[in-house]
Amino acid sequence: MTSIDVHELTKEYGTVRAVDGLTFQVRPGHVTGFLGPNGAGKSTTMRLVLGLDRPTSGTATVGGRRFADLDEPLRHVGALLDAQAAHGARTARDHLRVLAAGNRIRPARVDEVLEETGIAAVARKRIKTFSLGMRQRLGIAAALLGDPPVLMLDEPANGLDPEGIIWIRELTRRLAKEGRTVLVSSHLMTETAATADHLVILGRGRLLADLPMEEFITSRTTPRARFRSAEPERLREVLDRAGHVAVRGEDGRWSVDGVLAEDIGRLAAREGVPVVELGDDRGSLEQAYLDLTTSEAEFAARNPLGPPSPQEV
Ligand SMILES: Nc1ncnc2c1ncn2[C@@H]1O[C@H](COP(=O)(O)OP(=O)(O)OP(=O)(O)O)[C@@H](O)[C@H]1O
Repeated sequence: MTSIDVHELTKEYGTVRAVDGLTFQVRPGHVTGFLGPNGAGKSTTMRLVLGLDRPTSGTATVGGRRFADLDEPLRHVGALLDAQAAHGARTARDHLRVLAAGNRIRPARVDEVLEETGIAAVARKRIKTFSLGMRQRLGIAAALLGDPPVLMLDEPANGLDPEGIIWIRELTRRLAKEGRTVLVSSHLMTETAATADHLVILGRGRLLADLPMEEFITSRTTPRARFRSAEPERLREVLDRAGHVAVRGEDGRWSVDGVLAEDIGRLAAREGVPVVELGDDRGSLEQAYLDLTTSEAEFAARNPLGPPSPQEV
């Protein structure tokens, strides 16, 4: 099994510390969402893992080896970093054939990935005529070319139409289910929530969080339960006696903050109040993420020397 290991990684560009003592591991079998505000250091970290930049200190390895030491790297790591990077005068097919030849990948694989990414019909067109979405698909085709156990995708949904967004969501999930290591950066919270099951979150080059998605959401949002009842006033009173405030919504549903549906169900059953509908309103990744970044910004304002460690957030 191949993981990405980042250890005490620091990268300075002049006086800017883009990555600051970062340590985390990306494990196989999961889609790991890589989050953080603009300039947090996500792309720099990915570039360091891919050996496109040299760290100021620390290490970034794939399966325990530095990228530069990998033979035929596309067979180990597939990456989508900058979809604009492909040579515009080449056709999509030629672009992939050159990459395949340099990595001892059988030529027939080129047609497979063109099919898989939905650009087989334009394979013989020059890349400079491609839309942003088509370039993005070509970048993903290049990442898949070597059938690698590790994939790193920087904003893969960028420029994709709604169908394309569903496609990339299903593709990343499938790749993880196959046991691959999948790291996906994104600013789209609903997309990340629908795709990832683990999160690594950066803030100003530092690690703010590294934990399962569910744990992150439940730890940073307040639960809320909703119900409908044939006798809502009776249930409201029961809840009131238990210290919970039920509020009636316009649609006739009632909501109760800070409580789980199972707690309401238990109280209603004990008092014999009929409940027609009962469910939890899950907090969103967006709410949890904003809670984290807001508390981090407040901490930074109070302590201008630097952002908090993960324990302090
Ligand atoms: N080649 C470079 N030269 C100088 N500074 C750089 C370079 N690359 C990145 N930086 C700086 O490093 C910091 C981190 O940038 P990076 O692109 O890694 O962030 P990011 O989290 O990927 O942001 P975004 O979400 O906007 O893509 C920023 O302050 C950026 O200006």
